[in-house]
Amino acid sequence: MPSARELARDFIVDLPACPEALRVGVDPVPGAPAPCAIAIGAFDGVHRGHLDLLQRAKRDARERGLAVVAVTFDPDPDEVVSAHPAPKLTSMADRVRALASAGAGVAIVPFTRELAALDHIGFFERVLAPYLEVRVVHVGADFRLGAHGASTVDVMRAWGAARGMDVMGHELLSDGDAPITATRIRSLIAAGDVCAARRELGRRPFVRGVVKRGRGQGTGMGFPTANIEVPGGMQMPADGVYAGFALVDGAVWPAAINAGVPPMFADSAASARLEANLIGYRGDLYGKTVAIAFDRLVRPSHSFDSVEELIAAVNRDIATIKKAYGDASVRIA
Ligand SMILES: Cc1cc2nc3c(=O)[nH]c(=O)nc-3n(C[C@H](O)[C@H](O)[C@H](O)COP(=O)(O)O)c2cc1C
Ligand SMILES: Nc1ncnc2c1ncn2[C@@H]1O[C@H](COP(=O)(O)OP(=O)(O)OP(=O)(O)O)[C@@H](O)[C@H]1O
Repeated sequence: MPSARELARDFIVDLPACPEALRVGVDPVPGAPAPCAIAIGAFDGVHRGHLDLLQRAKRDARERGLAVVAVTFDPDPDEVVSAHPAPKLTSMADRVRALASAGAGVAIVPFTRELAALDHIGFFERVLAPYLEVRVVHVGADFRLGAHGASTVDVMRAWGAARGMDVMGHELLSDGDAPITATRIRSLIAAGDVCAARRELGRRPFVRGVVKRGRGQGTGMGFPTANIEVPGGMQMPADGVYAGFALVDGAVWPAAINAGVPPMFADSAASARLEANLIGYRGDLYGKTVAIAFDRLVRPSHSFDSVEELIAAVNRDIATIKKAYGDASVRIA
């Protein structure tokens, strides 16, 4: 099994004690806003590129004696402005925890159509200024703010220069030839390449959901499976059988996972879209929240000529994963 530290990073529970996120426009306006360096973005996934940006902002803030704050939006702007929002890598709560565990303060700006219509001047002067005295802005070089993305790094820099606010547009961190972006990580996960997604995220991709009753046949087949109902709008991996890890009640178990409706039972409405056998776990999981981190794709999920062949294949999957990771849990919380 991976170490407790690595698994805690995978499931974003490696939090040092951190202050509450500031809710811009919701929390009371402070008497004297703190002078700070900020990084701005949706930060879905809080991937290695985002962490690189935050490190740069932190280094700069330290040199200038400023606080560092990640300014993000709730809901994700894509949910408000896009007709077809992309599935997300992280819930808002996980996003905020990952930003905080990277050592940044977090300010959450409610994202509305009105906010989307503002330009950078309205955003900085009307929205942020009552809460934050922004001395430096760190963003990726391609970052654009405001209506029609008109506020580019150059536009913001020219405006900021007259007000003593620096704007730094950083080259995007790349993996190979392409920049690391949430969009690219989503497509790697959607294609089943959870290993490449892990490399770019800096941790294994995971989803979280509540265990619901399925068709109830797994136990009779010799391998009980937890049917996990993941909230809509989250990025799921390509259909297939995966080796991975399951977090439940603060402990992580090795897991044999089927993602997608089982081809053998595709016509049953009760078939789960995500199910996992937690290797070594004994007990009732119904109603519990379980998070599943994907480690690697083992094989495509397919139809067999008989249920006996399906059972034999699943038992082989479980045996392979048990050989690699054992059948004991690691406590992380
Ligand atoms: C590791 C693993 C591999 C699986 N592989 C397949 C597969 O290749 N084809 C398939 O139709 N179902 C596959 N399944 C799903 C099983 O058919 C399913 O778990 C079983 O029918 C019990 O479903 P139930 O819990 O909804 O009753 C797999 C499940 C697991 C845990
Ligand atoms: N690879 C990267 N290296 C450094 N900074 C990055 C990188 N990717 C994004 N950023 C910056 O991080 C902030 C948050 O970015 P954003 O939320 O747009 O992420 P993204 O990964 O580009 O997402 P998407 O693919 O959904 O557009 C922005 O300032 C953005 O420019």
